[in-house]
Amino acid sequence: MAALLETRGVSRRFGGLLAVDSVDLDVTEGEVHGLIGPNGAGKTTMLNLLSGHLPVSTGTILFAGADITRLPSERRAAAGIRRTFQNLKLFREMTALENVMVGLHASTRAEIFHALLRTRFQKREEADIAEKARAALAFVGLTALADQPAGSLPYGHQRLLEIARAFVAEPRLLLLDEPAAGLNASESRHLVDFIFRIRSAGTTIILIEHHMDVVMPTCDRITVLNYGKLLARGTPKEIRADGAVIGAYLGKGAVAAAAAVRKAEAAHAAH
Ligand SMILES: Nc1ncnc2c1ncn2[C@@H]1O[C@H](COP(=O)(O)OP(=O)(O)OP(=O)(O)O)[C@@H](O)[C@H]1O
Repeated sequence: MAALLETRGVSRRFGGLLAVDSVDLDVTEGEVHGLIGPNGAGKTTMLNLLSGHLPVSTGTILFAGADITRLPSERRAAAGIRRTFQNLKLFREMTALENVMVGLHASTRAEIFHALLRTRFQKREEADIAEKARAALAFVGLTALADQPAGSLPYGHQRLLEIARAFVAEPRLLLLDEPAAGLNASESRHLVDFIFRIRSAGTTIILIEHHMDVVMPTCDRITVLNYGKLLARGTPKEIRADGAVIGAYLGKGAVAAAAAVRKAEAAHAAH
């Protein structure tokens, strides 16, 4: 399969700190690609560079063969790159359904504002949008909560809602920033299943996550960052066995990660 996203020598400096240091990332179309590493390794900064929420200091980003390094985030969203945020960015007073509809209307704050104002016309289009949004809510199992204000939903449901909002536009590339943060064990299992289903729908995913029980079963390949630099890349099995990764990150969790990889292999075999 061809590379959908490539970065070449991408760096981001904050004053004296090189948060992302000359990283080459290759993400193949159709895969779930994990981006892991210790706290402060530069994962979220890298995601911000990919989505256009931060400009690179140096380097190049190619998406589907086109140079998107200087495109603003809304143009990248229009090109098929959608994301979620570590700290949820839902409209708390709007219903779950309305939040997902926003994902179809718009990708920028200005567009969202415009979208909120134009709800009294283009009724047919609105009906189509509502139907798609309902399908996305059903996809994450939130149909029963469609008319509840987003802010009133349990935290785990809010996380799923944010993913539904990013996914509803059928992006080519979905960037998930710590989607399992704050989820309980059963919600995490639901998330794993959901990631498999998004992948089956043809969407490529970059997944930042600390929970190895989510990363190991879902990822086809993993890139590991440490102090902003690329530390390792490979399949979950290779990453689990990589001495540098174990030393820098997996540490004591490596045993648990190994068990997760075995489960991953079984899950991949089943899909
Ligand atoms: N806007 C900013 N200004 C200054 N420094 C920043 C900024 N954003 C991130 N950093 C610094 O860049 C480094 C990388 O941060 P980043 O959030 O990308 O790491 P991370 O791997 O996502 O960490 P975590 O797993 O804790 O979310 C950290 O040292 C952080 O303090």
